[in-house]
Parts: sequence; C-alpha cells; structure tokens
Amino acid sequence: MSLIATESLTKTYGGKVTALADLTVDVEPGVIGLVGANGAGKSTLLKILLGLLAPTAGTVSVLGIDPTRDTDAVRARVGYMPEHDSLPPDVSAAEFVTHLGRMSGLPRTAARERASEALRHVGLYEERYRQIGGYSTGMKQRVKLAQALVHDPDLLLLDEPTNGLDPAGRDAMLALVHRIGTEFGISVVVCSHLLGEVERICDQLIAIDGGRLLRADRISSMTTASDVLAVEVSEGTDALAAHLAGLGLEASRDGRLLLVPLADDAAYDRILRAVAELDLPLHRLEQRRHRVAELFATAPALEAADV
Ligand SMILES: Nc1ncnc2c1ncn2[C@@H]1O[C@H](COP(=O)(O)OP(=O)(O)OP(=O)(O)O)[C@@H](O)[C@H]1O
Repeated sequence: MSLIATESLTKTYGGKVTALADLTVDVEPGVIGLVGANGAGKSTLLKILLGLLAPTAGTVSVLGIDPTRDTDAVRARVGYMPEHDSLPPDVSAAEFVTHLGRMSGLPRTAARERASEALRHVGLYEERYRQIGGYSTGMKQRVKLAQALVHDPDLLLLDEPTNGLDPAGRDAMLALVHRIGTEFGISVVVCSHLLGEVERICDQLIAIDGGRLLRADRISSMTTASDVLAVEVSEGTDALAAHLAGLGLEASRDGRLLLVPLADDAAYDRILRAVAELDLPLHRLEQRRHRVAELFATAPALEAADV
C-alpha cells in the first residue's frame, strides 16, 4: 500500500496564490525527503496530509486514509513537527509532551510513560524536568520531535527539523531522524530547502518547485552510474594523468581524483595496466555515480548544503 498518494493535488490561497499545482505522487513507506525552495509548497502539502488544510482540487490519501474526510483517523496515526515554535516557556518538556499525549487520547499514566520514552529517544531524558524556556534551539527542536512521537505514530511529518541549528546540531538532528526511520520502523517525511541534507538520510525524494513536482523517485534510481571512471592513486597522480593521455585517455582532475571518460569496457583494463606499469599505489577505481544535486541543476533555488 502507498504511504502517501496524491492525484492532481492543487491548493490556492484566496484564489490568488497557487501553493500546489496539479501534484501527483505515489510514495512507499520509508524515509522521504520533501525538498523545495522557500515558498515551494512543502508546508502546504504537510498540512493537507494532516487534514489541517483542504485541497482546492485533486485527491490525497495518507496510510490509505483520506485526510479531508477522516481527519481524526489520520491524526491518530501521524505525528507532526511544525516548522515554527509554539512551545510554552514555563512548563517542563515532560509536562508538555505528557499533555500532548493526553490530547491524543492516551490515559494519564500511559501519557506520562510514553512522554518519558519519547524524550529518551530524542536525547532529552536527563533534562526533561527543566522548563522549556531555558532550552537551546536544538533542545526545543527535540521537544517538538518528542511530542510528534508521543502517540506512537506510523508516520512522522517533520517541517524543517534542522531550522536554526548549527552544523553539529543539524548533523545530530539528521542522524536522529534517520534512526527513527530505520530502527523504529516509522515512516518519515522530512521537509527541507537543503537538498544535500535530506539526500544523506532519505531513501526517497520528492522535489517540488513553485508548487509543481520536479521529481519523485527513490534516491538509488536518481544516483545512477555515470560514464566516468574515478581513479585515485596515493601518489604519482600527475604521472598517471600523463601516461593515460599518451594512451588517448584524457583525464580531468577533481581534487585527488582523476576522472576518465568510460569510452568502452577496455578503458577500465587500460587504466589498471597503466597504474601497474607505473607501479603506483591504487587507492580507488570506480564508476562515478551522479550526485542527486546534479539532477536539479536547473532548479538553483535548491541549495546543496555543504555540511
Ligand atoms: N495562509 C496563506 N495565505 C496565503 N498564501 C499563503 C498561505 N500560506 C502559504 N502561502 C503561500 O503559498 C506558497 C507556498 O507556501 P508554503 O509555506 O507551503 O511553502 P514552503 O515550501 O513550506 O516554504 P517555507 O519553507 O518558506 O515555509 C508561498 O507562496 C506562500 O507565500
């Protein structure tokens, strides 16, 4: 069964701003990156998936449920981490997450236990009785993640979970999201305007631009092998490049790598022979894979994060 399926999904605000236009996607369970520049329509899509907003046209289903009709059923199985903070500063994380567990319908004791568990998962167990107002940005992001997890959902929708975090905080948050998706068996949709970020932790990607679908696919199908061989030797790179040029293999340099066009199958053997003839220590010889970012070269607003 599809995790999320939309058909010609369209959302206009006030009949003027088109936030989503004719969006058709069919996504399998897993960790899914939803990428697009600011204003691309990511938050709008999440809110439609949750049943918080009604689409202007088209259909949508989440875990086989129509959120426009069966909002309660969707929210019982979906956790949501909003982009902006609306955390009360003067209560502890334990109280806050327990309260939201209660609002999801958990009995008092179960809500308290689940809140402790969710706060442990996000690494806030020791600090759970401190007031949220004294938390760092990273800790507040983790509280938002814990409240999304408290009712044991099947799907998490995370709106820009790395917002406001420094590079180390972003790495930690991404690792946590990845762990939730892989170890807890919960599907995750993680929104970001940074393609390089989500590409690292997702198995599928939905890219939107101006409310329209750019591409939705498995990351593995996006990073197909290219027709370039990457060669790295621990020393003698210049000598190898000259030797290959003499054999008619013009290599370009990319840092310590020599990139050789893979004209035919014989190129592989000729490179190996050249390395052996020069008696160089071969570190790497592999077919290069396309980077996901290269596929979106026409959508420059999708920054590739250099983290
Ligand atoms: N309530 C609203 N009323 C009018 N226009 C809106 C409303 N909410 C969003 N928009 C507009 O719809 C478009 C898509 O916005 P949305 O917030 O879904 O994008 P986004 O990809 O999540 O961007 P961001 O990361 O900046 O939140 C933008 O042009 C935005 O200005």
